[in-house]
Amino acid sequence: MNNRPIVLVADPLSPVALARLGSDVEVRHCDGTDRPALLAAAGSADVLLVRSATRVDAEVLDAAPRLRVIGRAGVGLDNVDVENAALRGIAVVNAPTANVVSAAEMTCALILASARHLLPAGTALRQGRWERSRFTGVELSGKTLGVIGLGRIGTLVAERMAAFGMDIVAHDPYLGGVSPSGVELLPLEELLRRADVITVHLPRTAETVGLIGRAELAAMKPTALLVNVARGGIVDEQALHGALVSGQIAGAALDVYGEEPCTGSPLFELDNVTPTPHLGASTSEAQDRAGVTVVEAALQALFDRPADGLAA
Ligand SMILES: NC(=O)C1=CN([C@@H]2O[C@H](COP(=O)(O)OP(=O)(O)OC[C@H]3O[C@@H](n4cnc5c(N)ncnc54)[C@H](O)[C@@H]3O)[C@@H](O)[C@H]2O)C=CC1
Ligand SMILES: O=C(O)CCC(=O)C(=O)O
Repeated sequence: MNNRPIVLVADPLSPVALARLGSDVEVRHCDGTDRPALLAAAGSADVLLVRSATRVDAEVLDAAPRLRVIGRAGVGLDNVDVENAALRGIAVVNAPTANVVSAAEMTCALILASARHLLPAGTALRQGRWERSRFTGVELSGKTLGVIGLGRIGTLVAERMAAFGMDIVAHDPYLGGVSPSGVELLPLEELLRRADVITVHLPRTAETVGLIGRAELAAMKPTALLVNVARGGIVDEQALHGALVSGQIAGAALDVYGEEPCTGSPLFELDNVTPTPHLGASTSEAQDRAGVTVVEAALQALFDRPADGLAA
């Protein structure tokens, strides 16, 4: 069919999601992290589909005069200039629940890995060193988990870590003082003082960037572990490096970074850091759900009807 709307896929999407695009659209691919390629391809796009790697800012919107829909296959919209898109009448759709279980499971995995030094112990073993006493860990049972941002992912993490016997406290000023049963809401300063493990589950906004900086790290216990599976920049990486080197806190696990991709960081050189390359949503289940959700929402916005093969 000629003159089909063009869907530009700028980050890798699941094959299931791509198949769901159907034959009423023309699908084109580009590497959204290759800026010139993205700007060139955006010129003919009616729909732009991305994950977290592609930055959809004013420059991209300027280069995309036909654009009607931006689909973000995931939760965070911090890589999309949503306000600017709205001013231009471009619909922005995302998949706010598609990957939250995966992100929560990843967080729990990082908490457990940090508490038991799994990464440095495994690395030492691969290098031929059987170092049992060096990697003595801590039990989580009876310890306190501090959740900063008790939304979808924070709540799933709290439920899962409660099953390990952790006491759960949280800080979230937008809950109006109402929290799930078993979770004590605290001011941030008190959470930082009381928690043994602190996990951050916030969107990246002007308010949350730098929320965990030098002063907040100094308020934590010297035995504290800090986990960030939310967004880079919420935890100040330079201040974190200082706190880890000086022993102000015991360890950290990071899935996200101020600048991504992040292939080199002084943090990666520390044994008490467990780094992963933004893998929170990287499961086949989450990717299928997120991809299909945005494809369906994008086609709905484009044609004002469900995607091919879906019940009307
Ligand atoms: N690493 C990864 O692959 C993934 C990362 N994410 C990130 O996780 C973030 C959280 O996701 P969800 O839990 O689904 O979002 P959500 O919107 O359900 O929860 C966020 C919570 O943070 C709270 N909040 C906002 N500002 C706050 C502040 N200044 N202090 C304390 N609490 C505050 C809100 O009231 C809300 O309850 C996303 O915005 C995204 O950036 C999400 C999925 C995967
Ligand atoms: O894997 C991805 O697409 C990024 C997931 C994520 O960070 C999000 O959904 O906010």
